[in-house]
Amino acid sequence: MTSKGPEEEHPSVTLFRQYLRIRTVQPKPDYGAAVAFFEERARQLGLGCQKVEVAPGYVVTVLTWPGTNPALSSILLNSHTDVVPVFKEHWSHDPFEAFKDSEGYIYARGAQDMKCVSIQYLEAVRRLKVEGHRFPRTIHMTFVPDEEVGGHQGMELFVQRPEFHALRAGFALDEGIANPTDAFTVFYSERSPWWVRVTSTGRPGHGSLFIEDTAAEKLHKVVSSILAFREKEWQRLQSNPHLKEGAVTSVNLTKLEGGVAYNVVPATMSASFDFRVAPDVDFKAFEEQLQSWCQAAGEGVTLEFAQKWMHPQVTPTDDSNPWWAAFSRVCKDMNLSLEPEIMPAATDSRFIRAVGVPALGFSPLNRTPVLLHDHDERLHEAVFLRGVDIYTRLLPALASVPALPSES
Ligand SMILES: CSCC[C@H](NC=O)C(=O)O
Ligand SMILES: [Zn+2]
Ligand SMILES: [Zn+2]
Repeated sequence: MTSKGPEEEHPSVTLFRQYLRIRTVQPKPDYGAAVAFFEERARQLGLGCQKVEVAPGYVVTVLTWPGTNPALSSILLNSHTDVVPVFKEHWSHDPFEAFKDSEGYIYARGAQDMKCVSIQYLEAVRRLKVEGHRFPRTIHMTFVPDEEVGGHQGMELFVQRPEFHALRAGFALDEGIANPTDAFTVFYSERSPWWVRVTSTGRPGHGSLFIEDTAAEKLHKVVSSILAFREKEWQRLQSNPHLKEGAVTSVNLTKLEGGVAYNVVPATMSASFDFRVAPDVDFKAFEEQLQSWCQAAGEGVTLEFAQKWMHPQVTPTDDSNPWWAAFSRVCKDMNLSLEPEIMPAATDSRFIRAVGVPALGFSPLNRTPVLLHDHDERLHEAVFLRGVDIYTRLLPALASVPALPSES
């Protein structure tokens, strides 16, 4: 792939690079600059613009292109504006400069996750509008804060607001993940994050003695049980080529806390785990399993949840779902091969699906190494532009899906 010189750069690539330079980086994102950026886009494109402050300082910006039939539900194009932190010393270029190398790769935090998608939506809408199209269904683009830290001050609140219900979303697109092959990954469900802290209490004492019933021994038992479960799920994934990562339950031990001195046996120790529970798991039975591992370790071992998503939803990927039919038809017509999967991580799609709006997680990025949250996150401008072409085909199809039985 080759790139054009700076004088020939496609204006949407220039806009993408401008957006990448806005420092919406956690933990202190400049959300004000992002909101101003999208307000300006609305002005330039002649779109409606609404700002909904879901929590103090947390604004959802909604850009709207009205459809011709207001009786129909709308298409929601969602993207989050925040990005994850960087380890600057590991980057080849400043992650907030949006440097483009001689081959056309744009280096920046957010290049894949997911500032590309925001601008691809906007550019597709711009092109369709300029060409004079109108579609029956309204298209809303939502630009939301806080996704990277769980969406609790973003989409989780927004879906509960009257302004969200007023959008009357019938179907949503949100982020996916790049695919290194020629195919495109599309997510129809997500694993549920369960963040669990196990706290073990036991007898303290002098570090030189064989103290009985220590917090550490009991915590060790729980850790062993959970890591044995991890191994079992890993083997299940490894041994079945049809299973993708999102179809099994994963867990990682992510924190160990406790202790004050080498020679003091602590009375309390804790271990934190990041579970991602597959959508077909019996959640009640799984929670009982966690509890029983704690009980089996001895007295005084308890668990608490820092995150516990309980509403996994699956968006059907067959022709019973008219949105899927429209989406997959366009991909077929464009000769794009799709790999439908369950998202291993958690995105704002879970909040959208949980309020009954079917959603697909799709970032139109193929032939691209998966670099989200990684050093040297980058995207080739040609892949970015191809993604714009894809949305330019998808949006007319989605916004023209005929009235559903529930809409007539
Ligand atoms: C469970 S809230 C955290 C959400 C986060 N999303 C993107 O990386 C994730 O860790 O999946
Ligand atoms: Zn993301
Ligand atoms: Zn992310």
